[in-house]
Amino acid sequence: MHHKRKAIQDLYPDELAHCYGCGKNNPDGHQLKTYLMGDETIAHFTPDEKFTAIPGSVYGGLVASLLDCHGTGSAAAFACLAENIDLENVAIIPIRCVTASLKVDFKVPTPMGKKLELKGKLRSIEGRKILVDMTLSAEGIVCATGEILAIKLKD
Ligand SMILES: CCCCCCCCCCCCCC(=O)SCCNC(=O)CCNC(=O)[C@H](O)C(C)(C)COP(=O)(O)OP(=O)(O)OC[C@H]1O[C@@H](n2cnc3c(N)ncnc32)[C@H](O)[C@@H]1OP(=O)(O)O
Repeated sequence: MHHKRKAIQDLYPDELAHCYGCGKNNPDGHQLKTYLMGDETIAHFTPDEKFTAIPGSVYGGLVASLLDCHGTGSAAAFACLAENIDLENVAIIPIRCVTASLKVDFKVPTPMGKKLELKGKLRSIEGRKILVDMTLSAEGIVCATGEILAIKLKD
């Protein structure tokens, strides 16, 4: 499976790995892990009951949070791909992206306790602006779609 390779977030430098959504150095956070697979990205997360909206479904803030972190991770990965940076051969990812804008469309309630799958596809890179389209699905049903504008940081 894809877990042989490193997650994008595990390539963030230690001092930038405290993000509540995806930092490997935040023991209380979600520690979301995004993997580059060919020309798309993938991540998984199984929410537990504390993230309930109405019983049986996941609250929208968590959905947005997962899309946010999958989006920035995906943007960094796609930017590396575009610059021919081989992520298999770096210890630290050389490109950092932050969210400027995030749009979430909630299509159907996200079921509680199921393994959620996030996917990302690059729409465009224009200078420092990276647009990524995402889906969040449960058991093959798209529960939410997301669109992120991530900005590549200058050093
Ligand atoms: C947090 C820092 C650590 C970094 C760690 C990395 C790894 C961490 C991983 C954790 C991941 C967690 C991730 C998180 O959650 S990060 C937390 C959430 N995000 C933030 O807090 C970011 C706050 N915002 C900023 O810092 C600045 O506004 C940024 C850096 C985003 C841009 O300010 P900057 O001065 O650099 O650039 P610019 O203003 O010239 O804009 C550039 C271009 O973008 C266009 N534009 C901008 N905004 C919008 C908008 N809303 N809609 C449409 N377009 C927009 C703008 O028109 C321009 O286009 P153009 O005129 O060139 O065509």
